[in-house]
Amino acid sequence: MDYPAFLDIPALQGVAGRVRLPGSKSISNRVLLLAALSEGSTEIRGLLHSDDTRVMLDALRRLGCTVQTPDADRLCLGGLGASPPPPHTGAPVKLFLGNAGTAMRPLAAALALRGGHYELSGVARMHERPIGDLVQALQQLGCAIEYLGTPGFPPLRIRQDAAAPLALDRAIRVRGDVSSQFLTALLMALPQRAQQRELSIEVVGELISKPYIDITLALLERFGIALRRDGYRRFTILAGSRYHSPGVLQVEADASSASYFIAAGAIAASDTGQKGLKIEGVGLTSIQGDIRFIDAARAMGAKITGDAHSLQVRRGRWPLKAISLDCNHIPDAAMTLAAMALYAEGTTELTNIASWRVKETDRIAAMAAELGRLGAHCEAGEDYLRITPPGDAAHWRAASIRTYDDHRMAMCLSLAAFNPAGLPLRILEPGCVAKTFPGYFDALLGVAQTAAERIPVICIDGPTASGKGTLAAAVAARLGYHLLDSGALYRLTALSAAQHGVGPQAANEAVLAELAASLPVRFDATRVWLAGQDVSEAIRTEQIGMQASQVSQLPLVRSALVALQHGFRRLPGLVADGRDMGTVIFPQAPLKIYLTASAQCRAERRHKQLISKGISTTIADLRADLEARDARDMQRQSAPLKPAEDALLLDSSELTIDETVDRVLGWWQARQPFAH
Ligand SMILES: Nc1ncnc2c1ncn2[C@@H]1O[C@H](COP(=O)(O)OP(=O)(O)OP(=O)(O)O)[C@@H](O)[C@H]1O
Ligand SMILES: Nc1ccn([C@H]2C[C@H](O)[C@@H](COP(=O)(O)O)O2)c(=O)n1
Repeated sequence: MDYPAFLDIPALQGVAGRVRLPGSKSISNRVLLLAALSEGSTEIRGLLHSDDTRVMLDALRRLGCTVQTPDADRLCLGGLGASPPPPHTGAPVKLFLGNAGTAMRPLAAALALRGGHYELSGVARMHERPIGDLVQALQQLGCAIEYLGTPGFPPLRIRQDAAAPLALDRAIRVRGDVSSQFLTALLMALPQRAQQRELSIEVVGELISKPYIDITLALLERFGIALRRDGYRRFTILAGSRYHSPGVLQVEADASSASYFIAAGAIAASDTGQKGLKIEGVGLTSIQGDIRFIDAARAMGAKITGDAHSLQVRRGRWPLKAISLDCNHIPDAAMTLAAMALYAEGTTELTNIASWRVKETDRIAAMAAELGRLGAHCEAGEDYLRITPPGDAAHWRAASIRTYDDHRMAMCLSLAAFNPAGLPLRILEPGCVAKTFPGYFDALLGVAQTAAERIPVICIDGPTASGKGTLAAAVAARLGYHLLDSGALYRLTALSAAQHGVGPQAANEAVLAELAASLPVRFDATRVWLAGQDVSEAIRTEQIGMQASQVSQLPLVRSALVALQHGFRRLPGLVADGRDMGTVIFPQAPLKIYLTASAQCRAERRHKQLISKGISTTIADLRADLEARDARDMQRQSAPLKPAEDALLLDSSELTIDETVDRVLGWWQARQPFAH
């Protein structure tokens, strides 16, 4: 999925319908590693496809695992089992793990105990995220693991002789108060060495994020590892433990990802009565700790019901109620409470969140800064955050939100689009959501509702071959907006008429209008389909262009296509190209461009375009054709081609494509309310 450099979300008003969430990141990466350590193949269903699972899968492939994907929902991973590790004397196996803590920590432990020569690195931020307590625990055992950069942080080198004895007779001590991933890493890796003896881990300090340990324990059990435990202080892996693939394993949808939609359901009114939003793939009995976010959301006012596999959320108390909560048990989802606090009465206090400071970014500082940009007042402490929302609608500000390469910052702050002031919201670098939820914005905007007038439309009208289509597509891509090529609809009508043996002349107006009203058309990212047939090229011929110009003269055909064109106005916005976008179809559009170029210039461009497709023609013929088409389009009675009164004129004869795009984006930016 290609994300633009920023995404402008119009003010949103409601949510309704259903949303299917991607798989849990925590479960996905744990399952991948456990499957890799097992003998035989594991079929994983519902695996998350995101940056963090991609780096884990790439690493496992490099380690020798086989990966097959029979379909989009299933991935079969062939485990390493008892196969020998690479020699510790050979060249290192280099593993790049991006910013995935759920890959870096467990792989470091698993490979140190397996033996071999490896180098583990990540992005710059990964090299600032602590791993010293885990490394120390492994070094206690005698594992040869060292830092390649700053002590206490990745990158790491592991150079371990698989046959060398390790000090496994006493309990391994690991700190639990910095990241629970260190304990998870040891729990998943140690069974490799538990064939002959039982192995114990002792947690030093108060263990944080205990629910993540519960996920680890539940999955170890699914992979046949037997454990004894004393609360969260001591864990003993029983002698004879062996990873045993469960065969098929279904990954639950991500409970942390669910939090954004639970929050949206609690914040946004629904225009379909009291039904609200259905969240599919994760339910009330989830094994993920972040499902407890539900309790906090309920305490703030959300009405949540559900079953084992889904949740139903709607607005309850309004405004929401401010809460004071120790968030140790839901460190990730607690960020969503900070966004909900924008809609609460009073000051919300989130405590015991020191771990936020060592995540993808310093989340306490980042959250305070961005909520402040929206008009909230925040007090950030070493391990707490207090949020007082903007006093009333007048105190909200149209903000351009920084996301700090942190997926959760982008997803949480997107909830500010439901603000009561009706202000649009800009999210910078929205592509960071790819870490755990690549389709997040499509999912949110798919269930969000707002008045059509709030969805911005940029109209680009002009004569044939002026460059409208090229400009409109580029502007839409830069803004992450939908695209309407309205000319394609007239071309499709002409093609459909030709296929039905109906001529384009006025005598056939009623039949042509009927065909236009019921075009079995489907657009995808790059192709156009008519009655299931790919007609992307067929509608581009000069002959169909001429016939399209003829059918477009007919008022009944034009009105038959109006509703179809209005249907393209979807969140987050639309760029529409044609002849009457600004004058007839979207007369209230906030930006209208009338794009021209001299006839000679347009004929030369079209000539170049056709030659590149292997179609031979002359510039003179093309110029005559396009002038005839322009004349017909400009002189027709119904919706003639002309600039809208409030259109900005752009002559592209002397401009490159990039220059026209920059000009339009400049005009668009100038109309936006975002403070920089
Ligand atoms: N500013 C420009 N400089 C040079 N070439 C351009 C420029 N703008 C567009 N072109 C080229 O001109 C050709 C026609 O552009 P395009 O198809 O976008 O025009 P159009 O107005 O959408 O045409 P139509 O109305 O027939 O659909 C394309 O090959 C495109 O790459
Ligand atoms: N909004 C529109 C778009 C197009 N037409 C007509 C005029 C053109 O000759 C024909 C094909 O358009 P093109 O693909 O070349 O942009 O459709 C129109 O009348 N109104």
